Amino acid sequence: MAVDYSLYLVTGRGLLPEGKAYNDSLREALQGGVTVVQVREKKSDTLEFLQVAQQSKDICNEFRVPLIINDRIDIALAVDADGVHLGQTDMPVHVARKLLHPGKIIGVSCSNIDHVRKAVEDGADYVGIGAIWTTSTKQLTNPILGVREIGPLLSALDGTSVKAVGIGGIKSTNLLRTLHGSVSTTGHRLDGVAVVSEIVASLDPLRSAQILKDVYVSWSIATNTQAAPVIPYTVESIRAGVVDLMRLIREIGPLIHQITNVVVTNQSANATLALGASPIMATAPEEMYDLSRALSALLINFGTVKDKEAMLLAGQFVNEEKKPVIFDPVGVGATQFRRETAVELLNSWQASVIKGNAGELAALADSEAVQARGVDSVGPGFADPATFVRNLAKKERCVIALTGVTDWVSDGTTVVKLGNGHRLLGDITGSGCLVGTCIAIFCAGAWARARNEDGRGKLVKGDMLMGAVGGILALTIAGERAALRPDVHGSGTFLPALIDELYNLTPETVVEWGQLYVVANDIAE
Ligand SMILES: Cc1ncc(COP(=O)(O)OP(=O)(O)O)c(N)n1
Ligand SMILES: Cc1nc(C(=O)O)sc1CCOP(=O)(O)O
Repeated sequence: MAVDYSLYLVTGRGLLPEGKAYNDSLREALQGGVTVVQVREKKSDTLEFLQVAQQSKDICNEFRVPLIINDRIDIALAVDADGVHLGQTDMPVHVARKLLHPGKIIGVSCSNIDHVRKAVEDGADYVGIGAIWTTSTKQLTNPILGVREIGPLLSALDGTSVKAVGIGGIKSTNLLRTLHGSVSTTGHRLDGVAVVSEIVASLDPLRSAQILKDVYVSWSIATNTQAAPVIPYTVESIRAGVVDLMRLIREIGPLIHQITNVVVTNQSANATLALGASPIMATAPEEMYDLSRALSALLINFGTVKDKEAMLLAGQFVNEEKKPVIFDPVGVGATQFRRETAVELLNSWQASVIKGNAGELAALADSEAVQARGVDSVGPGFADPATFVRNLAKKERCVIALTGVTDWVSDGTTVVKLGNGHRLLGDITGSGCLVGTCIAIFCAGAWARARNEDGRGKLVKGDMLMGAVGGILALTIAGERAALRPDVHGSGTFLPALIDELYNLTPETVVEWGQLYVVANDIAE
């Protein structure tokens, strides 16, 4: 039986709003687009479970939607359910398979890759992977996985016909993030999402189901690459795109919200003004919502790792707005605290661009290939930076900008190499942070260019690769030009000259000076 797992309702009668009858809630949820129902009765005795299962079966039959029973093979047999869902300590799959009639569905809960591999070996039809987010519906016995841990589990299903749904804390507010962030590096996606409270606890389950279904369907359509062939980037198309963004930024003066470190706050704000944008360096959690509605891009730079609450909230609100979130995990490899904070932030919101030096990005990728000392990268960098950025972009599901003597940008498909810059940029503090600011400004332009497009199914509007390339070119070209000035005698005079050169930078200069190469539009594995 071909099952549509896209919106999988797990029941929970204890969560029904006061006065809402179970049967009505279930029927409304099905009207709203639920595609599979699992009856989960953790507190009922057998007779009560049987009655609820029978009522549910009758209602599901009306909608031709499959009914699954949680844990209990006997109940599934008694009501001729379409299948069972088994936990890790429930009846083994091969025993359940013997007891059930042929063709029945067996689902298995999985919270790690070994569970998934075993479920495949045992012949499960689908796996329920969780918990992805925190949930108050169930006392969890395993740690919360987080969105970024789902991809590796999905990869274990490559080449099999076993389907996968995500479960745990899935809401309309985090569904798009869940779907986008869980795609594996091999492109394996969730086949659906299983929810309890978002539908069951709703006074209007029809509407709640509809909203979830709409997000799922929009995402499926927006990310169906076969539907719209992707036009490959060329040097010319990137140059034209960067020029367009630069003009737009000067025309509209986008607001760039920067939660950054104390070392660079002032120079970042000045660089923002110099490029024609408008800075706001706010850090109070209470103002993150309002700012997310007003800004055109958010930069989160955790150089002094403060303001975590603001960083968590700001990114989530900006994701909701489909605006760019630029993450600069300064010195992420330096301490355990920084590593944990980066994971927490990246699990809370989807970055549009992650920018870092080789040491920082190696730490983020758990790679030993490059070492770091504090906030600086040590040694010559990656042996194959193009493959590194492209793989990390696939893993983190965003654009990666690797900065250094040569800069590399990838969206997971295209890799762009950038050759501008000057050694004096390494002699002032925070030049890397300024790159982050410039990327945020150009991403704001990219968002503004696309803001009226239909963003349904997308986590961010606009071309973030173009934004990252534009930001790097602007700062590195300005750096080259500042270093050539007769009034620059060292790092002290270089910094104000750099701001001047950003201020005077023209699109024509960027075209003339930009050293830009499209290294690959898809590197083979
Ligand atoms: C779709 C789906 N995935 C996971 C679970 C959890 O099942 P289990 O581990 O058996 O825990 P209980 O639900 O029995 O508490 C599920 N029910 N459905
Ligand atoms: C039943 C269940 N199983 C989970 C797992 O992680 O295996 S989480 C969960 C409860 C999910 O409820 P809600 O959608 O309200 O967060």
